Amino acid sequence: MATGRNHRPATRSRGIPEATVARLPLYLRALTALSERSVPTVSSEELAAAAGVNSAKLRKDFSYLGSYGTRGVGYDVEYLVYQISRELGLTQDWPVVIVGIGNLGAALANYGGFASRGFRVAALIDADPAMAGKPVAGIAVQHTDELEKIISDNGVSIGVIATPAGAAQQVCDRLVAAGVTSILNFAPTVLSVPEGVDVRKVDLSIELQILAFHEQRKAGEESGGPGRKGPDGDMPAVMPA
Ligand SMILES: NC(=O)c1ccc[n+]([C@@H]2O[C@H](COP(=O)([O-])OP(=O)(O)OC[C@H]3O[C@@H](n4cnc5c(N)ncnc54)[C@H](O)[C@@H]3O)[C@@H](O)[C@H]2O)c1
Repeated sequence: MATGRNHRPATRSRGIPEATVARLPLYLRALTALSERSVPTVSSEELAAAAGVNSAKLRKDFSYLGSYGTRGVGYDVEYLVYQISRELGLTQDWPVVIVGIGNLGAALANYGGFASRGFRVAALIDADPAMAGKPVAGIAVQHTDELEKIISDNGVSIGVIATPAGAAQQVCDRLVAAGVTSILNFAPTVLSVPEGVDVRKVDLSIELQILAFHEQRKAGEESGGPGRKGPDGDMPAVMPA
């Protein structure tokens, strides 16, 4: 199966770089917090600090949205929330299915943050016949036999995979064949998808491994040494921040 997504250009068709797209949710989260506190305007420095981003980068990112703020006043919080939400496609409702309703799938189903951001959990799907009909987060789990019908009946374009790694590719293939074009993969495996299908993967253990690397380096700096050496005596490979 082709893996065309690996060769995608780093720029979206509308000219917004992928790196900017990846920061838009950070700005939106900070802006939503300001909006909830009824803060009307925010400077680029304040917003950059709240989002954990460099302020020059923020101004450059917002220039892609055509948003330049007002000198001495800053950015209009409500308008920026609207603008970023629109750019991210969040002004419409996105039905989402979660496949694999074990520990993780059930936790995801119970997470209220999806619905409040416009991602409605349309269905929960599992291969275990004993789970069929059982309510999780108020939704009855459906068997994988129903997968194609569920996708088509609900117009689902985003699927979340929370199955064991060994089942993930097969689940992915079925989701894609049924019409899903975006996949959030929690299973620790690399998925192959055809051109036009986007995959994002979440792996908390990789994040922890990166933190472990930095911890190890900090420990090395504190002791005045160069950090713990690898098993063969070489320095560990330097990973990008
Ligand atoms: N990305 C992360 O940070 C992260 C964190 C925790 C777990 N995980 C991964 O998430 C996955 C689920 O973990 P868990 O602890 O919830 O496991 P679990 O065993 O509790 O749940 C897995 C569920 O998937 C179902 N399933 C198995 N094959 C299926 C198929 N072909 N179609 C549909 N459903 C199927 C099982 O019936 C079960 O209910 C694992 O791959 C695990 O490694 C990832």
